[in-house]
Amino acid sequence: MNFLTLPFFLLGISTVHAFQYTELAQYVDSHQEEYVEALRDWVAIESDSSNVLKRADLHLMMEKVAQKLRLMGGNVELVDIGEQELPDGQMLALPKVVTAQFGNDSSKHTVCVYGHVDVQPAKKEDGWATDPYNLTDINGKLYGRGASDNKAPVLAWIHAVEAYQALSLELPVNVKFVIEGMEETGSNGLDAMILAQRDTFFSDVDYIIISDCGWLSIRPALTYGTRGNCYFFAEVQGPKQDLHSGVYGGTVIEPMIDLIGILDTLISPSGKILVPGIRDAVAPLSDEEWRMYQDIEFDIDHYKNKIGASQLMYSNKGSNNHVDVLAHMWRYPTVSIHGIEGAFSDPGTKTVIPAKVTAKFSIRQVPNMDPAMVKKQVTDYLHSVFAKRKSPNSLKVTMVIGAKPWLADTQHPLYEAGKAAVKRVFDMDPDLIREGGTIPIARTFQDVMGKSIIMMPIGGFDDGLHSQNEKMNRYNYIEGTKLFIAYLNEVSQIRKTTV
Ligand SMILES: CC(C)C[C@H](N)C(=O)NCC(=O)O
Repeated sequence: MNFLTLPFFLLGISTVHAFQYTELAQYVDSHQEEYVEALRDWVAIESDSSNVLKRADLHLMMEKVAQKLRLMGGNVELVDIGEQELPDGQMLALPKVVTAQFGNDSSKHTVCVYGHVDVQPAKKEDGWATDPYNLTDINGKLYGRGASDNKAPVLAWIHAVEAYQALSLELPVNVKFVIEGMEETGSNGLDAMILAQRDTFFSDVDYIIISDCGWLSIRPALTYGTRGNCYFFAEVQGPKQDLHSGVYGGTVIEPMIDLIGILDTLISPSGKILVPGIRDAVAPLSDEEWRMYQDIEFDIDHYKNKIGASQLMYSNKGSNNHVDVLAHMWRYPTVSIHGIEGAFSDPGTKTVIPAKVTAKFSIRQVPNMDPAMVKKQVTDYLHSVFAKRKSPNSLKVTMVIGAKPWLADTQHPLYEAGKAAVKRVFDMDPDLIREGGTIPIARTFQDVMGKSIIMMPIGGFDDGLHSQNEKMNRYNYIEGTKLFIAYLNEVSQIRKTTV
């Protein structure tokens, strides 16, 4: 079906080329096996950015991305972003950032698609039903680490551009890519790279598009906010070596007991953050926000079933009970305790007193929290709580990630264009949602570079990011590719003066 969309007329554009959506969508349908194979190829690379032993795989992953974009005729660079310092002082090369450009027509808008191809750790023994690095299609669900976060969405964007090329159709906008390999560990080195290229690669970029998140339900969504994240290490050091708990237990003051004691003062069982000052900075939920949340269809029982939880922290009785749940998912800070390095965690019954233990915990950030302030509040508080224990052990608190929250204006034409693209592909209106997770670079694009951003997820609500059995639905992957094709066309209709 060739037709011009309604928003196109509303926006007052006078000359256009007909948008050959039907041909493009058919092309996508007929190439879906190739797309799945491309995803299989990428998932097979264990590009875990948190594991220094996997750094060679991560370098290989970035090369693969660059190679794919080069084969499509893009102007591709692998940008060296330097090294990272490891906790033991060693230096390790960061994965290069891939930049690419398709089209250079100054009469068109230029969009820049940001994505990442690093993944969280995954082992079959963690409870995966399949090998996490061997993409496995079970009933249209493509299981594999990084399938949804964020390899399939990055590929879908690449395939969207490729489809225009394959049909010899002119891209309606210039498309740039910036693909990194450190997102899962705080986007180390990316801020500096972006700033360094502000007047070169990014100078003509009008809009940033990010597809590194998921829908809330089976309804497609556009995302207008993410939480930030402050990630802490709290290290308690005691005796000079691990000790036998039978021989020494009762005489030494155990680092693990100190650590658990201070961790227990971070948050109450009912979810109240106990660090003084943290909650004071949180912007109150406005009536407008309340109404937006109320309008979203969200089935709490379904949500509970999906994650296998019998009860949630917040679920009031009544017809608006989902508002509280959404607000605490997107709009309020929370503390999560992720693990303790140095603790015995293997199966079995080792009777050890660990000499040094390091807790990893994070606090999700929302407007108007400031990571620098949170760092001080948490560090001062934990030291004061620790001091009251009168322990001879030592405590060191370090903040290793300090990512700010991000919030967009849903009235921006980027969102109108997004709604039109969703309507075309899915024949329904999208949910306007926020995201509880963090995309560290979003604020840099917005505040430092002055770019408008839209987040356009294609992942399913139950994809299991960071978890066992992460998957991407074939449906989302393929229809998502069509969505991106349609979106490029919609963005081309935005008046050139709008930023
Ligand atoms: C759902 C998130 C925004 C996805 C993102 N790739 C991510 O996992 N970020 C790190 C985080 O801890 O939120």
